[in-house]
Amino acid sequence: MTNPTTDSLVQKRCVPCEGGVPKIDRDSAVGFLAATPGWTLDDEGKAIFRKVNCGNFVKAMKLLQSIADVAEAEQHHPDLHLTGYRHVRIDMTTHAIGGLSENDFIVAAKINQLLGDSSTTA
Ligand SMILES: C[C@H](O)[C@H](O)[C@H]1CNC2=NC(N)=NC(=O)C2=N1
Repeated sequence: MTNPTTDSLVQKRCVPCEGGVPKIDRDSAVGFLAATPGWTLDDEGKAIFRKVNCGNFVKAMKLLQSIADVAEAEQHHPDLHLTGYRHVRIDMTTHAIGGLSENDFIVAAKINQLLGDSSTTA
């Protein structure tokens, strides 16, 4: 499979997932990560995450709400963590298959679009 581009991911929609979507293995995940800068593969290769220092609590809460809006629109949902009042960590995995699917990278690319270039990796 050809590696996706950021634009191709942003233009896609998540497919409803109750299982039965293809799992992305570690090697393919590395190709997908090139299209989602700022995201890191976890040690088990089953999730990707991004950390953002939002600067203050209000900005962090706004980011969480914007991410929630993207997730609801796509019906694919991240695990969201707010710690130290301004540090957001976003974890993407596809619970139905216990690993990564294209959906995770689609939502990651759309979150990157929200963040623009102004975000700071925490
Ligand atoms: C039908 C609907 O797409 C599924 O129930 C979705 C909802 N959001 C989801 N989000 C995530 N991260 N993993 C899932 O397996 C999942 N399943």
